Amino acid sequence: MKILNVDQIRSLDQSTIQHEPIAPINLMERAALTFVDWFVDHFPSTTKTKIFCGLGNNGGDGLAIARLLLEREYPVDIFVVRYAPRESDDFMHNHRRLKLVTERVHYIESTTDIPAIRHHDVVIDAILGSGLSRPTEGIVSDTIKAINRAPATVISVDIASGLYTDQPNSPTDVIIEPDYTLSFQLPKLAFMLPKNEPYVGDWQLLDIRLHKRFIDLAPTPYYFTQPDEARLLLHKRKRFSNKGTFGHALLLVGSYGKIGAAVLAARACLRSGVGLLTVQVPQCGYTILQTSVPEAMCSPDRHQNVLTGTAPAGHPGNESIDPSDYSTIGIGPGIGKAPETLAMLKGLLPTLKKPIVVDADALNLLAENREALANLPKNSILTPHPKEFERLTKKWNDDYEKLTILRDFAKKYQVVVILKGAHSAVATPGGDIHFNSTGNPGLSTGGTGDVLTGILTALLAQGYDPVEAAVLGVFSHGLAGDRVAQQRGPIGMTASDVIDALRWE
Ligand SMILES: NC(=O)C1=CN([C@@H]2O[C@H](COP(=O)(O)OP(=O)(O)OC[C@H]3O[C@@H](n4cnc5c(N)ncnc54)[C@H](OP(=O)(O)O)[C@@H]3O)[C@@H](O)[C@H]2O)[C@@H](O)CC1
Ligand SMILES: Nc1ncnc2c1ncn2[C@@H]1O[C@H](COP(=O)(O)OP(=O)(O)O)[C@@H](O)[C@H]1O
Ligand SMILES: [K+]
Repeated sequence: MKILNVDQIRSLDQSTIQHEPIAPINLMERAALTFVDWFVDHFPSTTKTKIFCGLGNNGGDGLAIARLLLEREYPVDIFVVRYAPRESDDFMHNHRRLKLVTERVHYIESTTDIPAIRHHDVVIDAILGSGLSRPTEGIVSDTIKAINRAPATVISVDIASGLYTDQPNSPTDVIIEPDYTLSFQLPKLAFMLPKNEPYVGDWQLLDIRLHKRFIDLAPTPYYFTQPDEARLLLHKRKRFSNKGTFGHALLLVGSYGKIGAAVLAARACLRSGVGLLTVQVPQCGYTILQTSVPEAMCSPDRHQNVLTGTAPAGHPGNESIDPSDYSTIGIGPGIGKAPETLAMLKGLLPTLKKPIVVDADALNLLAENREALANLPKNSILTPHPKEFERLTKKWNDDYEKLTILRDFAKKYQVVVILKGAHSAVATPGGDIHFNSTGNPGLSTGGTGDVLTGILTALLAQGYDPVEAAVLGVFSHGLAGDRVAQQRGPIGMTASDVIDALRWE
């Protein structure tokens, strides 16, 4: 699913009006009806509802919603925030219609007009929508502050009043803090960004049948992965396949005290369909790995406690890793930052001809030795969390600048970067960003990143295109986390639970 910018959203509105064709006021009515359908499903008709409307089309939506809720016998009071001398045409049309059916339209011109909002009230915020062009001030910001102070449930129409759709707000901006945002048709870029969490709440999309062809043709670097899109990426297995068909992966993982990371990555790799798996761990991890992941071959490192990429003397393996033996390599979970490990990483990268997966301390080593970044095989997948990404690049002032840094980095090094977190962002070498739609805060626990590395390594080994592997991998990882949360709640989820919940269908 595409994420469009505010100008494109405006043009999409116009394109729908022109091509469907549909009168603007009827499109507003459709949007309001869709909102009301959701509202009726979630709140009983006894709900005391206060609708705050601005003077643009977001306010027009609010007025239409008010009329439709009154028809359904909800006790509704309407408050129009009169901050400007001019209203939009569709606002005026809906204002006239509403005045025909109720006396309960109030006007807020000064703070004394702002009503008391009580605990059991539900507030619908239709003050400002995607037409926001400057920070809120005066009576608009006073009303927003009063709503935010109130103990009521708050639902924003389309987007919280005061929140920009696709540009940074300043920390001093006054913005509605809703419990829910019900947004029309497509997600807004603002919803994907961590700093905006208080201004988005639980967000959902309302399908108001905007012009599909316009959306299909609209250029954008931003996408939001839908379940059907992820499912299409899955490779089907042929009846006459064998384990050689699904690749041989090598994981370079673990160090003394962190063999658990190796075990998690290995188990996730096997649960994600790899044909054969070899795991190289320091000797201290050999018995642990062979016992807990018997399906994997284990190649002990020459070193007792840290990875050096060489086998012990007399061991029937190679003296050092031969990348051509493997379909891909996953490196990083639990490896630490010993000088011997850095030497291995620096020596290994220039010998690689195929994309690999790079995570955790392998990323931290690269951050401390940035000249080595140039040796990453093209289309490799890097999986930093925000702190690791900051070490690799630089500090950002806001989430939008972070997206720019992310896209520039992926393009410069021609790699796929998964910036992990809620709505993990997959940046492609071409400069696009795919935001993930699955996952929950239960995943914020040690080891879930190691699981992701195992998944991605398995997908690359099976021949998935790296961008597709990244998009599908983060989607399936998050979905597994959602399954666990559904079964036993998000608190206390473990990385092992996530592995057990992985499904590839
Ligand atoms: N997209 C779609 O397909 C559909 C969209 N629909 C709905 O339309 C909404 C967008 O409507 P909209 O363009 O009228 O914008 P909205 O925010 O209501 O008001 C803009 C007005 O406010 C003013 N203004 C701006 N900032 C301000 C501030 N800080 N403080 C005070 N005033 C401020 C601004 O002034 P200006 O910038 O022109 O000076 C302008 O006059 C959208 O969110 C959705 O709800 C649905 O009905 C149907 C399908
Ligand atoms: N709040 C959240 N919502 C969705 N996914 C999350 C959230 N917090 C963490 N995750 C996911 O969990 C994983 C954590 O990875 P990471 O930080 O590397 O953990 P570790 O290093 O302990 O394995 C990432 O895939 C991330 O996207
Ligand atoms: K709003």
